[in-house]
Amino acid sequence: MAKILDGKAVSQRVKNALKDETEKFVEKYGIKPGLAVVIVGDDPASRVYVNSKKKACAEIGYYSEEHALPESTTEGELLSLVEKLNGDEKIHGILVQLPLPKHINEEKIINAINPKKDVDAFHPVNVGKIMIGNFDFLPCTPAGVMELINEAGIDLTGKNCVVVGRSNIVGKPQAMLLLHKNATVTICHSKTKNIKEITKNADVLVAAVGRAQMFDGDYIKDGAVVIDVGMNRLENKKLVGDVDFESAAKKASCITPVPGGVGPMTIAMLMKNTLTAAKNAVLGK
Ligand SMILES: Nc1nc2c(c(=O)[nH]1)N[C@@H](CN(C=O)c1ccc(C(=O)N[C@@H](CCC(=O)O)C(=O)O)cc1)CN2
Repeated sequence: MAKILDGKAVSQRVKNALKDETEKFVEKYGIKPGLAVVIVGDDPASRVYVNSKKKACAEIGYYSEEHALPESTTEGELLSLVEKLNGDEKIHGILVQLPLPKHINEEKIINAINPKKDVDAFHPVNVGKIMIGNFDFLPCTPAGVMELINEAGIDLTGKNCVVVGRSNIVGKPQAMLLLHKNATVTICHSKTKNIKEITKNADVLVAAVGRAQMFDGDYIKDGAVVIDVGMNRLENKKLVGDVDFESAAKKASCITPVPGGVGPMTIAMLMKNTLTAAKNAVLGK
């Protein structure tokens, strides 16, 4: 049976370390790292994630603000709020919860966030920095995946890593971070032919397609590391990933569960980025 990569436990360790660092930061500079979380509309999943972010801020000792706006908010109104937060000294990190309602252009909103406060690392300036390998922030989910792999003591050098999914939030940056660790990386997507043939050769598989339990044991190489980024709610309300856990765990050497795998790491990495943003602000970086 595979070793379970416990995101809940690892994220708690990360948050504990951040709490200690934050105490020292507050003592030295007399200010708290500040995060503004913006949510538009009432998507129930987004509400859960925003609540988790606020809870983590309180746990670590950050200042946090929630800006909950109605579904009817216009793009202009949201841009004005982002502009206000860009100029607010108490706020070091700005996070606009995605997805946004259809009538708001996500790209426009992301581009309006000051890159220094872009704790999601979605702004083109930060995306470019990640590409070069000289970055301030990493996007939270891919960074969380890397932390889990690192915690498990897995060396990625020369490993055949397959990322399934090519979103700007997960798939693309994930591939880049694996590449930075000297892995040989393949990205698969909806138009890829014979996905199974490709994943069956993966030493590390990162599944990020948003299709419930798509990857069963037939997709997995013996001894592979299987990372499940999927978050799918079944009709019976059960939360499952993109990986068929029971079946895949019989083949894998290490595997992340859903819930309790990558999800909690996403929040921990956001907290790490927020402290980085605050440190950079006090150092005038
Ligand atoms: N602005 C952003 N929007 C979104 C991001 C993001 O990184 N930035 N990522 C996702 C959602 N997300 C964070 O916002 C997120 C997803 C899942 C979890 C999590 O802890 N999941 C739990 C289960 C929670 C549940 O019961 O529903 C787990 O896996 O154990 C945290 C954050 C999209 N939007």
